[in-house]
Amino acid sequence: MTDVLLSARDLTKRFTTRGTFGRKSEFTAVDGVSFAVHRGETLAVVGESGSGKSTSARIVAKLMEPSAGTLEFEDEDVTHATGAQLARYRADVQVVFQDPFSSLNPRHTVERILMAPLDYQGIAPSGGRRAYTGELMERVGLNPDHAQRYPAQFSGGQAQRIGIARALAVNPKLVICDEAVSALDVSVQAQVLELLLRLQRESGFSYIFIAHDLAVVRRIAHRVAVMSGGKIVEQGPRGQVFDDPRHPYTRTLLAAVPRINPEWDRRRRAATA
Ligand SMILES: Nc1ncnc2c1ncn2[C@@H]1O[C@H](COP(=O)(O)OP(=O)(O)OP(=O)(O)O)[C@@H](O)[C@H]1O
Repeated sequence: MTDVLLSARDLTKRFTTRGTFGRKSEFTAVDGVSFAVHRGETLAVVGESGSGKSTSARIVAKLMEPSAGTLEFEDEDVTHATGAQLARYRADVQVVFQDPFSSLNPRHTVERILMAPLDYQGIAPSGGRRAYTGELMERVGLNPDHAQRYPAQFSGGQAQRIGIARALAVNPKLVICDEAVSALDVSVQAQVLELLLRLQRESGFSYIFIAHDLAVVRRIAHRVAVMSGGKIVEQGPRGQVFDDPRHPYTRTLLAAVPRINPEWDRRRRAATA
């Protein structure tokens, strides 16, 4: 087995839109995008709004079919996976969305939300649902006594922890975080980022981390892909993209970073010294 977990080749997504007078036109949101995600690493995908980040993530999550291109997961072609292969892929690849409140069913308790991915896979946790829910809640820093509460009874940061716990419930190999910390206050954002880093250290899964905030990306990414106009214009190790950007668009993006958290920067430099 190779070190490459997921490999996307020439992914393309065209949308047909209707303009004035109902005239149809085609729009290419993702245009021949190729990237690989290695085991245990975080690939951050950055770029301006509308550059195709979320569409690429939705294709990888199999929430959307590509118009062209291929997806390989653990050396298997999963581009048009169906049946058992698709079910396995859906367990291996989980998504954490930007807005926890709209991605968690407001009428379901935390226990029901966390057990849903197992129910979908037809898996019964060996120690029972209550114990497994408690274990998941503890892993993400939530009080297991709150398992019978509803999403609205939690803060935004806590609700996002529920979203993360749900993603972990079936032991994924890849977690796609689509702007997963963007809606949170800065201090809560830092805590959730630390949680994501800890979970990866503990479990060794990979992340595709979609973000527009480069300070966040600098904290979490091993490698960075920069998107503009539906294409990846540059990709490489974090240090190279941040410290020696090759593409003019990346330089513009970096020049627009308002402020890097000095503490993160100090720790990153110390860690890589
Ligand atoms: N279902 C759709 N039908 C038509 N156009 C779409 C559809 N989904 C996305 N698009 C368009 O595709 C382009 C890429 O969108 P996408 O959401 O992937 O960008 P993004 O980089 O994730 O942006 P943001 O950071 O704002 O989420 C945008 O111009 C968007 O309007």
